[in-house]
Amino acid sequence: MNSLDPRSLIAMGGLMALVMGIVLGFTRRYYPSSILGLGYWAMAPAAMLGAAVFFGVPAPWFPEVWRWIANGFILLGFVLFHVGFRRFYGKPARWYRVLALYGLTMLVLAWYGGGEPSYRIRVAVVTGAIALVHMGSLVFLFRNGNRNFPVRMVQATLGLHLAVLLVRLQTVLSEGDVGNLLEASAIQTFYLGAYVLSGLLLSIGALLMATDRVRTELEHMATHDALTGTLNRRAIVGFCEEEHARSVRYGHPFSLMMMDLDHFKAVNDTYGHQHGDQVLVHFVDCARAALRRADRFGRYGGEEFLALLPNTALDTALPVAKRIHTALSSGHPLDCKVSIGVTSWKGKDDSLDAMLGRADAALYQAKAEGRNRTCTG
Ligand SMILES: Nc1nc2c(ncn2[C@@H]2O[C@H](COP(=O)(O)OP(=O)(O)OP(=O)(O)O)[C@@H](O)[C@H]2O)c(=O)[nH]1
Repeated sequence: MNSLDPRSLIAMGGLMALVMGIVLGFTRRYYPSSILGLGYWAMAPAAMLGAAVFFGVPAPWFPEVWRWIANGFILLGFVLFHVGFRRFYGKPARWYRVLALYGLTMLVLAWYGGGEPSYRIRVAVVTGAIALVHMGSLVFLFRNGNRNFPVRMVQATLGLHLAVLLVRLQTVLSEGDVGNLLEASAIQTFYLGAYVLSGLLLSIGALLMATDRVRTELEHMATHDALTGTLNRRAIVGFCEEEHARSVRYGHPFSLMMMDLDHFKAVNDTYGHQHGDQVLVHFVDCARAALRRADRFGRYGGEEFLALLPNTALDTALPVAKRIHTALSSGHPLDCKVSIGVTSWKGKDDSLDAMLGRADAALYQAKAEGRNRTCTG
């Protein structure tokens, strides 16, 4: 491997950190406040920029005895990434652990940097501390992280950098002379390059994690009802279309269940709209508990809901409707009554529109017959 001029590499790393810090800073500003951790991720490259300044700017501006401060900034950068990962997944930062590790490392660095200079001990301490932080981040992400590309990318970056750090630590501990990072040797270029690249890849990974979270949130908003958390009309009808197409292809039966709360206007008029909202949420909880795992459930209109029961013929759908009526008469203060219209697919010539029409007609038959019952169509 050809060695690069270390100061150019440090300057390049500093520039990348500056750019990524700005990008993550703006991301924090413009992304929804529900995306946690972005502030820490934006500060991480800023700390790395600090490291580049203390490392790369030569004496007399930044004298040799200040180099340990650069080590402190490098560690701080990785600590901030770690805290960002924890906050991103809604976990507390656990500051006491972070500050204990950071404070202790800084004390040792200050002692062997400024007080009794020993480059070897400084390298060993800072390398060991970063390795510990990376291990903490890796374990945390394996336990709490999604399995999507951004998280995998961050894990791979942490894993590879950890391997490099462990090799370096082993070298430092077993060999007397570790060489200076500012030497233009192939191995020092490799260590420096690994650090610069991991800082860049972690910043990009963090940015992708945040973007993926925004996409997921938007997708959820586009397909779910804000009040009850069920699928919205477009989404439930979309699932019905898919199921209908599957049935036409494979001949499996499926059923639809149209539900409408009884005398809901009176509930609103008597107890207020807010109480009405709570009744809707309670209804959804009860209906969900009565439906099966494979069933889909969505809000079709104001107080009208639609359930899709895949692989279910009419005689199997009816007990499910009965369970919903039973769940709503448990004595809970928000219990309500519901009328249900059920229909099943009748074969290849039966369209989804026709099924929805039959479910609706059956629902209105249930209303006409006195409500709080199920009719079939
Ligand atoms: N609280 C609340 N009320 C809603 C919501 N969406 C629709 N509504 C109300 O639901 C009521 C529906 O009234 P109607 O269509 O007359 O039906 P109903 O009173 O349930 O009578 P039947 O269906 O014939 O038993 C209206 O008063 C709507 O304002 C909502 O999100 N929250």
